[in-house]
Amino acid sequence: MKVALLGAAGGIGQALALLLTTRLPQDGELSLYDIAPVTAGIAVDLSHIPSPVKVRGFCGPDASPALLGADIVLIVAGVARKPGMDRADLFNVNAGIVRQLVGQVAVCAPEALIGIVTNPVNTLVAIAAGVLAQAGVYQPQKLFGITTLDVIRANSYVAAMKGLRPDQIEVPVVGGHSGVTILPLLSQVPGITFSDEEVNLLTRRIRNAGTEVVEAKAGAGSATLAMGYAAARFTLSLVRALQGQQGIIECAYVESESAFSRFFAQPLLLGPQGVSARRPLGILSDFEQQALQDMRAALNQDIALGDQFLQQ
Ligand SMILES: NC(=O)C1=CN([C@@H]2O[C@H](COP(=O)(O)OP(=O)(O)OC[C@H]3O[C@@H](n4cnc5c(N)ncnc54)[C@H](O)[C@@H]3O)[C@@H](O)[C@H]2O)C=CC1
Ligand SMILES: O=C([O-])CC(=O)C(=O)O
Repeated sequence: MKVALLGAAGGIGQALALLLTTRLPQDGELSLYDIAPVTAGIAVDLSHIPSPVKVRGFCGPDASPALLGADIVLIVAGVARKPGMDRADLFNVNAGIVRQLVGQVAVCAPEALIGIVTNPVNTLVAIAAGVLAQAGVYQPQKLFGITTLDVIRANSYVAAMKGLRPDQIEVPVVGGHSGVTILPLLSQVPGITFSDEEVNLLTRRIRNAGTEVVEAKAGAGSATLAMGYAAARFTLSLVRALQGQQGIIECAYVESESAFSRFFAQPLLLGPQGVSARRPLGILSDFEQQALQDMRAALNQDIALGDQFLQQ
């Protein structure tokens, strides 16, 4: 099982590489790639951990050697926010990076499952889909925008509010990964009820969580450690699904089957080919139904921006 991590020398990349080195299966291979020359050193550093996972580092302008034979490709390369910026402000730099990297994935690992972490996720997944389609290798069930950070934040906040264990709570978070497009489905958390005020408070906090970290880090970047944890959780779910384990469900931002928007984050049943089924959203509260309608224009605008970029 080979995982290629692109952008491996960054804040998320290093945290994620550490977790995958210790948690991938016995036959695991972790291939680290970044334009930063330190990447080879990061691989040497990780190779001293007593883990059966083989870690190799690659740098320079060409990601191909890192990608060959990859079953899963994770893209965390790109710039992060500073206070006062929106995720959309990262588009100008990160769209080009993702286009270039996904172009290489299309050639070197066209069958791989691809997870995009780089922001703005809502737009960059649309760009990745377009690049893969232009190369004739787009398989919608294999391309994911990773939104697991929203889910683990929701789990942590709900647990703190209700005095419960966070590892026993699972909040589905649907829509996209920015502002009003982030919608936690609090009405669907088994065994827990929320007042209207609690729903408002939690929804606002989950939507604003990224900014909370950006402001707390005061110019030194955005979430890296919790994101590393979230991406590791999602990657290990993909690994288990590739190995044939049944019943694995994760929320992620994928090509949708509805006319609501072309891409949408929702609970997915994972299988050896990636998405094996999109789970229905189920019964929504009035608040959630309204929030869903309220996000539609923003989500479609984000997706359209990706399409426009590819036409330039
Ligand atoms: N989806 C999500 O929930 C989240 C997404 N993010 C996003 O993840 C991205 C990375 O964040 P950090 O790791 O904090 O940033 P960082 O600046 O610490 O690391 C980015 C890495 O990307 C590398 N890089 C840049 N261009 C590259 C290229 N063409 N090929 C290979 N590597 C390249 C850089 O050398 C650097 O090592 C940002 O866009 C950030 O907004 C961050 C947190 C949560
Ligand atoms: O807010 C950011 O820029 C990074 C991110 O996506 C998050 O922490 O959710």
